Amino acid sequence: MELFDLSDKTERVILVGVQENDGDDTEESLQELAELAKTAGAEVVGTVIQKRERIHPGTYVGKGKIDEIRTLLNALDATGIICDDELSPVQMNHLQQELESKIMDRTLLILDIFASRAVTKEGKIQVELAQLRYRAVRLVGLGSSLSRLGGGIGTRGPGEKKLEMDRRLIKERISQLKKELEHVKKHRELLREGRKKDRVMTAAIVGYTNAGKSTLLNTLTDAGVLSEDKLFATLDPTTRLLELDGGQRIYLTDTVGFIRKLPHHLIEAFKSTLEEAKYADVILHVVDASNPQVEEQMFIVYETLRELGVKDKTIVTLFNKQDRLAGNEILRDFKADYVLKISARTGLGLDELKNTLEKILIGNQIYIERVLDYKDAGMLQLVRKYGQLIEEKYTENGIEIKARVPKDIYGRLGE
Ligand SMILES: Nc1nc2c(ncn2[C@@H]2O[C@H](COP(=O)(O)OP(=O)(O)OP(=O)(O)O)[C@@H](O)[C@H]2O)c(=O)[nH]1
Ligand SMILES: [Mg+2]
Repeated sequence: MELFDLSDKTERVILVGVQENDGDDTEESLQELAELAKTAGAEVVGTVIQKRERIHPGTYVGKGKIDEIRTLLNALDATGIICDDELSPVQMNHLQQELESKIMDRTLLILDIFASRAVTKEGKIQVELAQLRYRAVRLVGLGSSLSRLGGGIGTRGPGEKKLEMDRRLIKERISQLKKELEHVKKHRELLREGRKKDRVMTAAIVGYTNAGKSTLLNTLTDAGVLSEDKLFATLDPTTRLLELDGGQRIYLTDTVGFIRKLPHHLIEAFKSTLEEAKYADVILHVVDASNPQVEEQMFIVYETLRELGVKDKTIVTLFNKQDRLAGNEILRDFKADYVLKISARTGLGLDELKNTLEKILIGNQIYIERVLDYKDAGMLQLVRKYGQLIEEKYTENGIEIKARVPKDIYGRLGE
């Protein structure tokens, strides 16, 4: 079985999906797969959907469909197919034998995009780990054939040089990467603890890929994060401090976007990145309200958050891209504590968002009116540092203050 070296050519791919029951989201999922393929640099020349009760365990699609795909591959001069679900090693092997063309799946495609996006050390380690784990499983069924895979989609990124490695080497590399990842994870934990010590709350900006998360962070804080009309523009979390007009402060963390059928290996490898939401106090859920699939996307975001163990957070849902909406679409989110309409691009609704954040922050603090002894000036420092001093008056009884303080600071102020 020969695999193609496509590094110099544009890949021309046929997308293949299985519709297991009427009215499911196969078509939308394939549209998204087309977006992913384009993002990875391939040209989509055809789409094939098979209706069958369930995915064929041995060949993904049935025998007749395979013949149809073979004919299409020739007729359209296509270089390979991309299946919309993660293929088992057996399915991949059989399809390769039957079609003698390049066989890819949704997971490989997403891994490939992640590989081309990874910039930081942490991002690169995580992608390589996910790629190697994906490959390690497949090497079992494929013998050496996969390791002869040429360029093109599915071979990019940190994993590229490693293709010649046998399973033992892959295993060694995986454990080495895991160790390195432990280090970065510790570093991330330290940063998080530092923020916690400052008693500044954190909001994680989460949402479906391309919803406008980075644009929001940029508009609010001039963060200068790359925002693009591409899937998975952001891989690495960026945190910026947002100072509100009333003097309150909150950290905002932009994170990697979610997508349907997010590969299991990626979730595993990106756990520490994805988990930023778990340690945040507030979730800012950015939704692309102009996307026809908006409700499905919101559902997937909540499913992913649940898988990551993110719960009991204050949720602010932001129906973004209002500037692109023609009518007055009614959008609801029963999971959210606050729902706002915004445009991260034009700034519409962002004042209201800031007010909402202020309200949440104030709700987490305790209002105090005290007279501090002059010898207790240290407490005043504490209030200044971690809370918000609204008023201070120097009288003969002491320093009269009005302030808002975080709960744990309140405990340290005594009676
Ligand atoms: N019209 C309009 N476009 C927007 C708005 N917000 C973001 N966009 C566009 O949507 C695209 C995606 O924006 P990003 O900020 O990169 O989205 P993201 O959620 O960070 O995406 P990933 O990092 O890829 O998950 C970009 O082309 C933005 O310019 C908005 O309010 N209105
Ligand atoms: Mg982004």
